[in-house]
Amino acid sequence: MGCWAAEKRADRARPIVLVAAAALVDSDGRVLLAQRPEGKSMAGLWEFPGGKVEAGETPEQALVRELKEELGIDTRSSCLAPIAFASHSYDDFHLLMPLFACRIWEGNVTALEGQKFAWVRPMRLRDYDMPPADEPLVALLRDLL
Ligand SMILES: Nc1nc2c([nH]c(=O)n2[C@H]2C[C@H](O)[C@@H](COP(=O)(O)OP(=O)(O)OP(=O)(O)O)O2)c(=O)[nH]1
Repeated sequence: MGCWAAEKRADRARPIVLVAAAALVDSDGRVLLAQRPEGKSMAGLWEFPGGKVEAGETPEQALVRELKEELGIDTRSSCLAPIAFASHSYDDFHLLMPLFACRIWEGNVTALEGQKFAWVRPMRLRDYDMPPADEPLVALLRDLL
């Protein structure tokens, strides 16, 4: 659907949900994707680690917290470089998702919430089914990373 036609669907009021997400990049230039577990919305799709920004948090603080909770790694706001964002209307909310590149962290990536992980070369991101909001980010990452 073209952008003009999509406008008609998008003008319904929906809450904006702010989610901070990370493109963790390892020393080989691969990006971490996590598979959304059964029982969650969009189960089985591959996403960038992250989560909702809570009241009083900056997106960077939320991401530092989420990366610790989900992956068991430590990083810092100053190690998060904003590179892109997604702005996408789902049926019941509008997702606004800044995406930060992160190349420096401490600790080993661990599936603390039972997720599956994949380290993916930017050129291969298309091989993974991702949430619709993420699709425009995939093309950007191939150029940016
Ligand atoms: N972390 C992350 N979330 C994403 C991506 N793409 C995308 O549409 N989302 C959506 C899925 C969720 O609706 C929301 C993230 O919320 P969350 O991680 O804090 O909570 P959740 O998985 O429990 O989501 P939900 O069940 O409440 O929908 O953003 C992505 O690449 N990374």
